[in-house]
Amino acid sequence: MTKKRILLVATGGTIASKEEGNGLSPALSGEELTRYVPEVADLATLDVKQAMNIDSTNMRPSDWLRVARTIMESYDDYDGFVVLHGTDTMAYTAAALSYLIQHSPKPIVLTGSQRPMASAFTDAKLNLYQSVLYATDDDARDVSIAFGGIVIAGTRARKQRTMSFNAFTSVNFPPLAYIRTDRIVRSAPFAHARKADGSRGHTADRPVVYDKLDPRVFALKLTPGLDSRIFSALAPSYDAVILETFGIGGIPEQGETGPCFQDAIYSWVDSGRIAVMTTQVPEEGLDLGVYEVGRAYANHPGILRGADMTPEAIVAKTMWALGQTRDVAEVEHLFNCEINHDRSPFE
Ligand SMILES: NC(=O)C[C@H](N)C(=O)O
Repeated sequence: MTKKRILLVATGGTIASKEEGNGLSPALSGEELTRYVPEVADLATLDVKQAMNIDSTNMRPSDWLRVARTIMESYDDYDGFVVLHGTDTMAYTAAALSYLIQHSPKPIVLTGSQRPMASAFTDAKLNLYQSVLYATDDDARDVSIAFGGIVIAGTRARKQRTMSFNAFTSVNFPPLAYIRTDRIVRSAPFAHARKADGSRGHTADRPVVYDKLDPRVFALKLTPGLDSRIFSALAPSYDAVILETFGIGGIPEQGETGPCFQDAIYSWVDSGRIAVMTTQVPEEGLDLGVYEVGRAYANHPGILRGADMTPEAIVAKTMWALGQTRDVAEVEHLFNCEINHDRSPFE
């Protein structure tokens, strides 16, 4: 049987890093990284492209577009893609790629490591090997993260641990698969996410691709006493605020000073901007209808509900939706579509 063709897109991260006197920083190229794991040659025919070589702390939305373009330029020439990436912002990039390259019949798998490839106790070798393995799997598709033996939908990952090898968890959604050494164990035969028109599945042989993002999105975490005039301070620089509310969706009436939050938030959205409500609680998501301190925001134009999406997915999806249109109703429609398993349909 002929081997599948996989394109490795290297972007840097700890996996590529070396200590050269100033702290770890990316130094190895993607080509060099593959030489540490010659076993991948048994799995696939591999080509490498170096999109950038940076700590993922320095990744910006323009870099997400660059990674997406690198994949799409070669889409027809390969059966799957593995993106080597720093772990710190991998969940953002995986979410962004999920919105930029939708309904991909070919898998786009992100991985990286907690320890550098050249370190004696690295997790990089197995992560690289298992990501290539997953990218060659006939049932793999869309954007995912394969890391520490689990495969997570690209919109559902969160970096949960700063040091341990099981750095990522799948938030509010089961992992797509586990990988035991070289065996893929699917946790369930997933029905694939709905398209914007409500239909299911991957009937097309090409994905639906987007090439624009609006980076003017601010994530604001409520803290007790926060001054609601923060909204007018943000207005000149931002088109959307993602508000991390308390609990299942609590927004205080008043800060220690300043006008009431409802006035501040209503005038934010009534000026054509977007507010997305989410929760600062890590699991189970938002329901604005439950408490009096949330209900006033449940059905106001321009106020979107993040449901059980991750904060990373909400940031990327808001940038993507605002990149496509400035019409508030259309932004709302795009935001509410389920894409790559990003939100549960219970709202
Ligand atoms: N483990 C890592 O890759 C962390 C690194 N600072 C990065 O995100 O690029």
